Amino acid sequence: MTQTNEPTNETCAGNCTACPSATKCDDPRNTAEPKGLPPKAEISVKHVVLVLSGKGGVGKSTVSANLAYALANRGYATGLIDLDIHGPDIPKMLGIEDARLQSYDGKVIEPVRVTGNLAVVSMAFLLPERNTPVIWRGPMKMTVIRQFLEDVNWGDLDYLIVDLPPGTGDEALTIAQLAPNIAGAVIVTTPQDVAILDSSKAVEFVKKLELPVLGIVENMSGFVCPHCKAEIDIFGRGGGKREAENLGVPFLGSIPLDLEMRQAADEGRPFIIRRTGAAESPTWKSFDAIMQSLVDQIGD
Ligand SMILES: Nc1ncnc2c1ncn2[C@@H]1O[C@H](COP(=O)(O)OP(=O)(O)OP(=O)(O)O)[C@@H](O)[C@H]1O
Repeated sequence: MTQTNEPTNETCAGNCTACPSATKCDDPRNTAEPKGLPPKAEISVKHVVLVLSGKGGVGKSTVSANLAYALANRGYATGLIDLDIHGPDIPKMLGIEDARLQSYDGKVIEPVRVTGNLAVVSMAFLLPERNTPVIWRGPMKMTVIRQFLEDVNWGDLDYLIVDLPPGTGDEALTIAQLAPNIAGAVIVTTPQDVAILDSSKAVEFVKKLELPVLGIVENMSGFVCPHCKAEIDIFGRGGGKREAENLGVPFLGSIPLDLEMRQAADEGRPFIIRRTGAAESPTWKSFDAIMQSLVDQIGD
């Protein structure tokens, strides 16, 4: 079959620069440039950290909330965006689930302030009821993500932590396109094989977007029975570290499965808050070490 340079569509006038379909058209005469990426959002932030996972329920929101709290406690001006639009859990974990976003002039949105240094936005603050489902397609998500970045009165942030829904969908792609100064992504996994497999997809996704992988966190890694003190590897142990080595990305540390951690989240208090005896808790120590290694890696 001979290749022709004629337009493939009979109605085509051959004027590619004026044609709305030019970026999708594979007519050989098409000279239009592919559509550019959307412009970066205007927000004053030094370091954006994305927290993602391949699989649900592995502790992303727990890591995001505690990471943000720990950074704020260290004196950094910190923002936390809960981008789990369909299942926003951050407000519950931080004890601010009854808060609502406010605007005094109808343009600028005031985030919810947890401490002087920590401001939060979440889809949950916009829902009429806690159990109202959000039924949105990609473009609507893109609009709200841009608003969460640009229209919120964040001030000048040192760190912005973004808690993403599980997987590599619209939210992750959009924030990667819109957010400036992305320091990289933290991948949270649990040690069992299915979670590790999914987390390796998340690592590849981040690499494809040409963003740094700050490291893998292995959560729910081993369990110490509070009664007999025996160590039980409910979900296994060490899978996250091995995967980090295989993929050539940093391993940030492991966090045990800990009853106190689940209780803290259910009661709306960040686990990382220093409390009496906290420094003796192996879970607290591992969490604190992970936070410190991230700060060391990213810097001020
Ligand atoms: N190390 C841990 N020990 C005990 N409980 C934990 C630990 N990490 C997380 N949890 C609990 O597990 C549940 C799921 O955690 P979390 O909501 O952070 O996961 P997620 O990955 O954000 O979930 P989703 O996929 O729904 O967004 C929560 O109830 C949380 O308190």
